[in-house]
Amino acid sequence: MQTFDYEQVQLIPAKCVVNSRSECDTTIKFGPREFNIPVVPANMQTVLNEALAIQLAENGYFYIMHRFNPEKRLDFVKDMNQRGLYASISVGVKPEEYDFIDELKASGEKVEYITIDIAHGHAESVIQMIKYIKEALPETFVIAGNIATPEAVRDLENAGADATKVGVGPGRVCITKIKTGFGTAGWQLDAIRLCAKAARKPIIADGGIRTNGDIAKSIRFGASMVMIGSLLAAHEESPGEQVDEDGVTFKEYFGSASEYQKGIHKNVEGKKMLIESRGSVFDTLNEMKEDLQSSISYAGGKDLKAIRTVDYMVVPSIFNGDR
Ligand SMILES: NC(=O)C1=CN([C@@H]2O[C@H](COP(=O)(O)OP(=O)(O)OC[C@H]3O[C@@H](n4cnc5c(N)ncnc54)[C@H](OP(=O)(O)O)[C@@H]3O)[C@@H](O)[C@H]2O)C=CC1
Ligand SMILES: Nc1nc2c(ncn2[C@@H]2O[C@H](COP(=O)(O)O)[C@@H](O)[C@H]2O)c(=O)[nH]1
Repeated sequence: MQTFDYEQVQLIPAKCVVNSRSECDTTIKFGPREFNIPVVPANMQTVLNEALAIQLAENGYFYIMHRFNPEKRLDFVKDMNQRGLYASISVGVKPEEYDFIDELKASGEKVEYITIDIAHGHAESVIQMIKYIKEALPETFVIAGNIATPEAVRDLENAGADATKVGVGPGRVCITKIKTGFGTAGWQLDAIRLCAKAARKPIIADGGIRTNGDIAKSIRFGASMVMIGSLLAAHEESPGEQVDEDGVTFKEYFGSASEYQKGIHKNVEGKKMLIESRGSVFDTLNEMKEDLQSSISYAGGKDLKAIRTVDYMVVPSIFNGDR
C-alpha cells in the first residue's frame, strides 16, 4: 500500500495575492472560541501546567490541561472561571472519572472543552464517556481520542463527540509502535487525510510534528487543529524538570504512558528524553504563527482556508540530503 508522512510531502506554491505575510490571517475557530493559531500544546505533564494554561488562555491560544493531577482539576476550572478565562480539561474513562463529571455538574462551573484522552480511543469506554458528558454537560465541547481510522471517527462522532483527535503512536516519546506493532507512525499525515475525509466535525492532528511546515501540511490534509508535544516542551515555562549536563541545560520530556508518568513499570508505551532548553514558549508560538503566515502566502491566499486546496507532491524525502 502506497502511503506517506510529513517528510514525504511538499506543498506546491500558488500565485501570491498579498504584499506582506503580515496580511495573512492564521486564526481558527475551534468549538465556541477563536484562537491565534491552529496549534495546541500536548496535554502532557512535561508540556503544560496550570500556570502556562493561564498564560495561553490570556494570550488567545488554545490549551488542554492534562489529567495527571486529577484532584486539582475542579479547583483549576474554578480558578479559570474566576479569572474570566475559558476552562479546558482532560478526563480518562475509569469509574472515578464519572464521579468527577458528576462533581463538575454539581459545581455549576463552566467547562468549555473536555478532552477524553486515552491511548486506544476507538473503544466502547470512550463512546460511553462521550454520551455521559454530553448528557451531564450539554454545553461542553467534547474532543475524543486518540484514534487512527475513518471508522473510529464515525463511531466517536456518532456517539456525540464534537471533535476527534487522530494519532496513535507517531509521538516523539512514543514506543507504542515498537512495543505493539500498531499505530500511525510513518503514515500519520496519510491517516489525517483518511480520517478527515470521513469526518463531519473538526479533527486534531496529534503527534509527529517535527518542523513548523508540518503544521501547514496537517491543515492541507484536513486537520483543524494540531497538537504538539516535543516542539513545545523544554521552554522556560515548561514544567519538565531541568537537568544540567556539561554546562548545557536540558529539560525532561516524557510520555504519558511512560513509567515516569505512571510511577510503575506496567503497560509502558512511552519513554523519556532530554531536550535542550530554549527560550519562551511564546516566542516559539509566535514563530509558528509567522511561518504559517508564510505558508498561507505560498498557498496563494489570505487565510488558512487557502492551504486546504493546494496541490502537493509526494517525494522520497523533503530533506534532499541537507541534514
Ligand atoms: N497517542 C498515542 O499514541 C498514545 C497516547 N498515550 C497517552 O498515555 C496516557 C495514558 O493512556 P491510557 O493508558 O489509555 O490511560 P489509562 O491508563 O487511563 O487507561 C484508560 C483505560 O483504558 C484501558 N486501556 C488502555 N490501553 C488499552 C488498550 N490498548 N486496550 C484496551 N484497554 C486499554 C486501561 O486499562 P488497562 O490499563 O488495565 O489496560 C484503562 O481502563 C494518555 O494520556 C494517552 O493519551 C498512550 C499510548 C499511546
Ligand atoms: N504512544 C505514546 N504516545 C504518547 C505518550 N505520551 C504522549 N503521547 C502522544 O504524543 C503526542 C505528542 O507527540 P510529539 O511528536 O509532538 O512529541 C501527544 O500529544 C500524545 O498523543 C506515550 O507515553 N506513548
